Amino acid sequence: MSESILSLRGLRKSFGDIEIIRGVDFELLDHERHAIIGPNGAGKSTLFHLISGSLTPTSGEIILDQQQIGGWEPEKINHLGLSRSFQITNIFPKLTTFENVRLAVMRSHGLQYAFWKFIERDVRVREETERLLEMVRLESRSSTLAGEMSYSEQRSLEIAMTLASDPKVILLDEPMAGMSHDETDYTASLIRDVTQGRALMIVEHDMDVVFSLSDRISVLVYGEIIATGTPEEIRNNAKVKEAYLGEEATA
Ligand SMILES: Nc1ncnc2c1ncn2[C@@H]1O[C@H](COP(=O)(O)OP(=O)(O)OP(=O)(O)O)[C@@H](O)[C@H]1O
Repeated sequence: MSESILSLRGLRKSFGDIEIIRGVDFELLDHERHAIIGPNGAGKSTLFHLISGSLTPTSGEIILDQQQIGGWEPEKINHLGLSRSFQITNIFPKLTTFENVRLAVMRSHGLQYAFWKFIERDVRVREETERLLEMVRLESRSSTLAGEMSYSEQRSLEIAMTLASDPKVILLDEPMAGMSHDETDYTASLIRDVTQGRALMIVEHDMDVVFSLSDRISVLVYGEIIATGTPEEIRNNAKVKEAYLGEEATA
């Protein structure tokens, strides 16, 4: 049985009088791919904001690698081994693909912009950048401006940047949003490759991707997890069918 690398215990978040996350208990196991699904407005993004440090919990605990990280700064959480990509692409369109990844590598090594001119000489940064580009199959696009690449290539670039800190836990927020069927297939296989040996938590609306990629799935409805299980267990769970997936998911 794998160890838990990320635990949420009695996690709650309110905005004013409205409680959006309503007592979530959750375990992300080391090396598992775990999807969070649920209807619009269920609180999936809020959950990601809490875990990655963009929001502070109202109460409850977030344990990453045995440390209570609830309310920590995003950067500190990142240094402890958790990296997140966003729904909105986070790249610099006027820099090349190589420069974008190099920036992420530099950040992960804590290098400042002032050191930029010395970076060309820093073989370690260059090699790491090349390794990441290869990992996301973008070596041939190294000198292309990021803003000139296709949408799915930009998402691959963003995944490379997410991997730059060599995280133990990766959070991906709707990585397939806005993609064609082929782009979705391609990106799903890329995510499968690059998350080998890491723990992945993914929010995604494309159920084909969710059910084929995940080891386990948790269903969040109105701020509460109503079920966690293997894709098969979730597909056959009566409560989930009623609250979210509907009868067609079993067809
Ligand atoms: N900063 C905020 N202040 C007030 N309400 C907020 C804030 N952030 C989110 N909410 C509310 O919390 C609820 C959950 O939003 P959230 O974006 O987490 O849902 P979601 O499950 O990610 O939805 P979607 O699938 O549509 O992305 C929504 O009703 C939203 O309006």
